[in-house]
Amino acid sequence: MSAPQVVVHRDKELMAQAAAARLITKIVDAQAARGSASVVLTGGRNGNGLLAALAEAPARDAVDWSRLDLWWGDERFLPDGDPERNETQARAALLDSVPLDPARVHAMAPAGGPYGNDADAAAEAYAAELAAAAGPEDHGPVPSFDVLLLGVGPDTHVASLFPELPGVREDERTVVGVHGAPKPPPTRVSLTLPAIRAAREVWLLAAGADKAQAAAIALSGAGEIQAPAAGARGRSRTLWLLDEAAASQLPRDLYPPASA
Ligand SMILES: O=C1O[C@H](COP(=O)(O)O)[C@@H](O)[C@H](O)[C@H]1O
Repeated sequence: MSAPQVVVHRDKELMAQAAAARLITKIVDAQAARGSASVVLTGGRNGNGLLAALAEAPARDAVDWSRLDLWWGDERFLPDGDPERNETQARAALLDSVPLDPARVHAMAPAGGPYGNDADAAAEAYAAELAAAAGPEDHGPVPSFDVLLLGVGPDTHVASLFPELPGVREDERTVVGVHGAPKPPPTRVSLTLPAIRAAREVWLLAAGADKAQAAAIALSGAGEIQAPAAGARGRSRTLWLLDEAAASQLPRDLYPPASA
């Protein structure tokens, strides 16, 4: 697992634009090297900000959208089309405006869908879909995602893995149903830390002063049960993309002060 690297941008708009530029390059490079690319999306303000910036970037046309697999790191277990679903928000921010192959857009099941209101069954089905997509080269039950995006909550949650709840302790299953989440809605579906750590690169996004304490805690040696963001690492790279407000409580030795 890789050690975290920190990049700080002036503000959340610049952070979203720079992250979108990075993501375009990463997808184009992966498609050139392996024929296709895979990205795991996050919900939340910063994840959707990145997608909206990507939708506006002229270089988005460099991506072959038909050769991109999209997965989700977590989903709010709500009915299909609910405005609070991460899928709904991602579609509005970007997915509806690019020529994706619908078969490669791997949304998590909604509440009231094929698994009714059973979030655990929806999680099991998503784990099976991931396992079916994994090849022998992945050496495990999930694909080696090129980039896995994560927003960081003010309480250090990532995906729907909240401090001290059972999901963050899971060390076997790749996807779990989450019950009693402290942030609404209480019922969710989430990748687990072992699934997150299968990614080649994990990028954690945090902007705003309300994320400053979370970033400082997660980057200062906290345990992953108390601070799930601390346990989110990529195999080759773990990249924290912050704005100055979110970086304001970090020890200065964690990033070069002049980074733009
Ligand atoms: O509910 C969620 O929140 C987190 C963080 O969201 P933010 O708005 O505080 O950035 C997000 O990463 C997660 O995907 C989502 O379900």
